[in-house]
Amino acid sequence: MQTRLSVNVNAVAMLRNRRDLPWPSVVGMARIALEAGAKGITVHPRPDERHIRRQDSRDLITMIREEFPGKELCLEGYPDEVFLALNEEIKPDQVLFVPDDPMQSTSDHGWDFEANEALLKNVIARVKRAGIRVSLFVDADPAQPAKAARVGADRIEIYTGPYGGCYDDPIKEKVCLDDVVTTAVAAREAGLGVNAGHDLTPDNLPALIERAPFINEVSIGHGFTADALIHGFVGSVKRFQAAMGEIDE
Ligand SMILES: CC(=O)[C@@H](O)[C@H](O)COP(=O)(O)O
Ligand SMILES: NCC(=O)COP(=O)(O)O
Repeated sequence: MQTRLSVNVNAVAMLRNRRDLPWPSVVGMARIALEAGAKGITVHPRPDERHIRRQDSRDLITMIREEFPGKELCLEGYPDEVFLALNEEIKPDQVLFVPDDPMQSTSDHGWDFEANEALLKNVIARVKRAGIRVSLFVDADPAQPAKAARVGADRIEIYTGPYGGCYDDPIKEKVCLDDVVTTAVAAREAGLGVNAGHDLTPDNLPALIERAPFINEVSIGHGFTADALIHGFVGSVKRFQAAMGEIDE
């Protein structure tokens, strides 16, 4: 099975929002990534719309449904009423529920399942009624996937921030990678699909995919955008695909 690359375009929206102008175009850059071979687009419409706006999500689903059948849109967010209603309106292929506080600068931890069991069961059942696949953001800890399965998730997304943060310390990096891999194995054993994301790069992806080739999807934004400033969006799709061992079509 080939791990699918979903390009996160939050940073494109952040750049656009510096001006009251429509460029760089979120839909336009997403189209370039999909034409280059990415299998999906991920966006995180945060409550303050500091990068992706809810309207971007609507424009993206229209473009993907019209131009790229079989490719996917993933919406990420905390399951408040506004986010749940947006999901029911546009029906993305996948939703990733994250436990983020609105004031948080980025996603930096997975769910506390004990504290949020009732909430998660309720919101997962709700978006599944709209036909959306549900993934839950979890810490790299092999105890977490079974808890995600119990509340009804289809997949987990392993928070790989600590692994990405060890880029300059090979010993810590190996420990963090072990945590991600054992969590991925536990998810597979629990019957869940496995995604991974946060601070993945062309340097740290090969070791991850080599040890967990059954990962369904990686979503990559910050590292992708940094790479694309040098290599361009098309070039970076190819570079990330190569890092995952994907043969160019
Ligand atoms: C869920 C996750 O891991 C994220 O990386 C998130 O999409 C990043 O959000 P920001 O782009 O707002 O930092
Ligand atoms: N789900 C993780 C994601 O979409 C991208 O995270 P990052 O590469 O911007 O850290």
